[in-house]
Formats: sequence, structure tokens, C-alpha cells
Amino acid sequence: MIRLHRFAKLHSSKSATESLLNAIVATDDDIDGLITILKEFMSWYRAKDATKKTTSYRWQVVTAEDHCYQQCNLLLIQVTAKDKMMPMEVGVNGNLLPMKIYHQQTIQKQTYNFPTKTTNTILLFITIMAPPVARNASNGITSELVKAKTLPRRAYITFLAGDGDYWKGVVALAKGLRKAKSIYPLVVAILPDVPMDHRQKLLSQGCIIREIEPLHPPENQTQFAMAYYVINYSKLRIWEFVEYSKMIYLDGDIQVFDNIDHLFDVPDGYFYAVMDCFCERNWRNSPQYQIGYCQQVPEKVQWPEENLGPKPSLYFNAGMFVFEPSLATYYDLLESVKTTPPTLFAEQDFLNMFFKDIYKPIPTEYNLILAMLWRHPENVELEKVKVVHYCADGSKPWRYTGKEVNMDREDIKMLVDKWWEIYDDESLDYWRICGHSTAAQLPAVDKPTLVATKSGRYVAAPSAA
Ligand SMILES: O=c1ccn([C@@H]2O[C@H](COP(=O)(O)OP(=O)(O)O[C@H]3O[C@H](CO)[C@H](O)[C@H](O)[C@H]3O)[C@@H](O)[C@H]2O)c(=O)[nH]1
Ligand SMILES: O[C@H]1[C@H](O)[C@@H](O)[C@H](O)[C@@H](O)[C@H]1O
Repeated sequence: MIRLHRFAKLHSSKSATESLLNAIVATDDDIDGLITILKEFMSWYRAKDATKKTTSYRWQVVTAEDHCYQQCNLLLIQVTAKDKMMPMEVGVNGNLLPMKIYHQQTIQKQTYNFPTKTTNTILLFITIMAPPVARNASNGITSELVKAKTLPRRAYITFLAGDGDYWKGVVALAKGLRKAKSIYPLVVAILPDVPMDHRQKLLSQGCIIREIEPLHPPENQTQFAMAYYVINYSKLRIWEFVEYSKMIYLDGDIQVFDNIDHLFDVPDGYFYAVMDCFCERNWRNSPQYQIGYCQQVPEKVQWPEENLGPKPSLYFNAGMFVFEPSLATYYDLLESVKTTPPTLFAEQDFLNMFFKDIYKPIPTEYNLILAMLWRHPENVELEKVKVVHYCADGSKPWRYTGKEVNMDREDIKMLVDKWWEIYDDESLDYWRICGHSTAAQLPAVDKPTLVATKSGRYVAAPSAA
């Protein structure tokens, strides 16, 4: 059983409340150690906080075994005043070294600048240093993970909703990132309706699972079905993942064929994504489609300003983007979405509107929308493509039949085969790579289903036999 280690000592005497925690990790123990520290910390903070009105706090601790977090370098402890509606959690993120090999390591203190809207929220960041034994490890994976720890807090992120088959896309994505030797973890933001066995498949591929609350449409906005709204707009919650400084979002129907870690190095302060194409029939209700205008070839049909007003801003496909989580942006997004009528391309339209002033296009090779292959072949260099988005009708590899329009093309078949090669490649299975301990701790598909108890822990359901 994985256990968090005891935090035996607390030095929380810094004058700035932002400089929060400096603790020593002692030997094997359990989560109670962490709870004690939190309690101590909260009484200290309450004393300091006497001038403010935020006198009552609560916290929730998610243990490593509850979430099957095998490896971590960062604990995020978010403690919030009771009168705030924000969820509180202790999350564990970052793929580093198995927690069980930590002992007597100092915990690094980090600071956090509170956005003005969250003055009642305290974020405690505790980074656990990699132990020397791991630094010397000859195992390639371990050393890559150690390297990751020394880098800024970055992660890929995808989104999963429902009990359908999209989990296959996420499994393939996790394996694709591994094949491309990415050094950053894949976080999966999931809605509560994702079944336990799908979650387990993701965990066994080394994904970090973060459950998010569904985002419901405001009562006066009923143009679109509830499910459509929730599936698309809930994605906005990823801006809340402020324990990461930069993230790359990838839809579950995307595959990464080449390393794109360098995209984390793009300058901060912008929203990076690939420009969309307006030539497919699902754009038929747009003026762009109706006049034959596409930003991929803006010179072909001039935008008629006299009839349609100023040329629209560049429009990106929201299946892949580079962004910086921020609570200030998160609250702005939530406020603004309340008054924005839902549209056909849902959160993609909304994000385009919201980020239009800081949008920076990146090359097509970072998100090849398949329609580009037949609409704008002159803009595609297939051998350079690093990321493929299987978003054309009938192109999801795990449902591919080849019968739909454009799907019997050789280039499409080749890309679908490449996806399957990764999905089927057992050598990329995280639980195999990590050896016995991970495999044993993660329930295999053919093992009894795990049942959540009230305490949030999981026990094996009794077998019917
Ligand atoms: O039942 C579902 C449906 C969707 N998704 C997630 O939502 C993503 C977007 O859905 P689709 O892949 O079905 O949609 P498209 O490929 O058409 O995606 C495009 O259109 C969407 C909205 O229509 C979003 O804007 C998305 O970012 C954009 O790339 C999926 O990849 C997946 O990650 C699920 O988890 N379960
Ligand atoms: O922006 C859209 C949208 O994301 C669609 O779902 C996709 O199929 C289209 O090709 C794309 O242009």
C-alpha cells in the first residue's frame, strides 16, 4: 500500500503568509502526519489572520492510495475559507519517484502570489526533493522523471467525460506522449460521470486524474442540450489548475507523434493554438463558409468588409492549445461564459472570443486537423506533422470504418494505422514499464471492481463466485 510520509516538523514562522510551509519528511508513516501539520499550520495562520474575517477553514486530504498516485513531487494543499464556494483539496501531481523511497528529505518552500479575487485562499506548495538514490538511478525512466522535477511545473492536460469510448483516445495519448519521450505528465480532467474502470485504465497508464465539477449552462440559456453544454464548457475548469505554471491542452482524439515539450518554452502571456479551417460542411452556417473564405488561404477570397464588416479575428481550433492556468483568468472565464450565448462550436467559439487579443497562431504541424489534407494540402507537410487531431467525421481511430466521406484516403488510413500502432504497443504500457509495484497497486481490468467507501478509500468488491 502506498503511504504518504509523515511530516514531522513544521516551521511556519515566516512573516509573510505566502511563505507557507517548511517541513521535514520523516520516515514511513501515514496521512495523519500531514493532517497534524495542517492543523498546526491553520492555528498559526488563524492567529496571524486575526484582522481578517476568514476565521473558519476546513481541508480535505486525498491520500496517495485513494487516487492511486504512484509518483509525485508536489503536493498541492488548497485551504479555503468556509464562506467561499471554491472546492478544497489536497492534490498530488507531477510524475517523479515512488513516494515510498522518500525519507528524511527536506521539503522546499515555494511562494505564491495571490490573485486579488482569492485573498481568502491559501495555497501551500510543498515540493519534495528527489532522494540521492534516485538521482543515481541507471533506469532511464527514473532519470527522465528526476529531470522533470527540476523543471518548472508543467503538464499536458486532456479532458474526459462520460462512459463512452473516449477513454481509448486518452490511453493512446498517454502512450503517444511516452513514445515521444515527453518528460511531462499527462493530467486528465474528468467529469464525475467517468466510470471507475475507465479511471483505472488511465491510472494504469500513468495519467494523473483530476475530477472537475461539470459546468452547467445558466438557466436562461437553453438553446443547446445540457449534455452538449456540460461536455464542452466544463473544460474551462482547467484554468483552475494553478499548481501548474504552464499546460498544453490536447483533446482526447489527438495523438502526439513527435516530442512537443519545447512548446512549454514559448513566452508567457499568450494563448497559442493552430488556426482552424472553415471549408468543411459543419461550418455551413457561417458567413465564412457561405462566401468561400478561409483564413488558411486568405488571398483566395477577399473578405467583403463592405457587406460583412471587419474581417474576423484569426480563429483557432481548440483541440490543442498552450495556456497558463490562473485563478484570475478562471474567474473571468466563468463570469463571462454566463453571459455568452452557447454557439455551435461551443467552448471553442467562446475561447476564441475570450483570448482573441492574445492569440498567437502556431504551425499546423502542432494540430493537424484532418480536413487540411484535402482542403489545403499545400499548407501541410505531412512528414513534419507532430500532432494529429482525428476530428473529421468518421476519423476517430477507435471507431474508424473507412466508409465515411474522405475516410478511404491513403493518408488517412496511414494516420489511423499509426494511432493503432501506439495504442497496441504493450512496451508503452506504463504499468509494465514501472514493474510489479505499480501493476500490483493498480487493479487490473480483470480484477474485482473497486468500490468507493464513504471515506473515499477503495475496497475490492466481493466476487460473485
Ligand atoms: O463523450 C465525449 C465527448 C467528448 N469528450 C472529450 O471532448 C473532446 C472534444 O470532443 P470531440 O473530439 O468529439 O470533438 P471534435 O473533435 O469535433 O473537437 C472540436 O470541437 C469540440 C466542440 O464541438 C471542441 O471545441 C474541441 O476542442 C474541438 O477540437 C474529446 O476529444 C474528448 O476529450 C469526451 O470525453 N466524451
Ligand atoms: O473547428 C471545427 C470543429 O472543431 C469541428 O469539430 C471539426 O470537425 C472541424 O473540422 C473544425 O474546423
